[in-house]
Amino acid sequence: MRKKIVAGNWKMNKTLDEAVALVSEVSNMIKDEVTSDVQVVLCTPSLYLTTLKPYLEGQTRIALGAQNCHEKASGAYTGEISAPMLKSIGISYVILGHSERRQYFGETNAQLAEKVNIALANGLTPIFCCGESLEQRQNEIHLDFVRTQLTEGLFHLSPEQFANIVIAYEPIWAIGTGLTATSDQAQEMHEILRKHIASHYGAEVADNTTILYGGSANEKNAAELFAQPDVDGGLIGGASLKSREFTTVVKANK
Ligand SMILES: O=C[C@H](O)COP(=O)(O)O
Repeated sequence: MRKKIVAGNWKMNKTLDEAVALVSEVSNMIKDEVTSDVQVVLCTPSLYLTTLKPYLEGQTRIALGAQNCHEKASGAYTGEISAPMLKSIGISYVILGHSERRQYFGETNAQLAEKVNIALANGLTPIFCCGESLEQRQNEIHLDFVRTQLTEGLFHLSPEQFANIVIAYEPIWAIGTGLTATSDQAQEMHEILRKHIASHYGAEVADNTTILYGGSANEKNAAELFAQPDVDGGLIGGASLKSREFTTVVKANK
């Protein structure tokens, strides 16, 4: 049985006081209201991870994650954060290949393959993002484009390594735009990705791979998206910045 996950990607938002308040509120709400075995991951700005950790003490359902890491273990890379650093502060997840990183920081599939390697070598679970632009969808090349992102970013891994990967499908045209993929569009792509994984790793690995949907998912549409057979949860941006809305999204992943 694959894991159900709802991850919040806070992106570059919140001051420290706001971050502490949000984590505390989410932690209390999840403790009181969530009975299912859904795994919650809060990908806050890396700067706050160490401070936030004690606020989740004893909270088994919520893990902390980073939003990126560098592909090298250490060295002269001013401003960067490495996988060993994240490991050293007890972080379990890292988002890799978010479309904003690909777009604004020029991250390539080859570079992401290296980031995936170093994340896994340090015991981090990568949340590997993929997704097409509106133009690619309109030109009907979106299926091939997203399949290639997986092939080039992940398919060098052994089946044992791949078992530690979480995929997040995020159509770029749906991110922060209020334009959500319909549940049918999400299901179509998730099913295609699962088949693509099966073609390389076999049906058992594919069946056990958690595939999240991201892109304007919120308290109104989450239940329908998560009800799709190949949608195992969400990577939530804007709606993860408000405790009540985020908890409602988490509760929708039954
Ligand atoms: O990582 C999260 C996604 O980019 C989705 O962001 P959004 O929910 O604000 O559209």
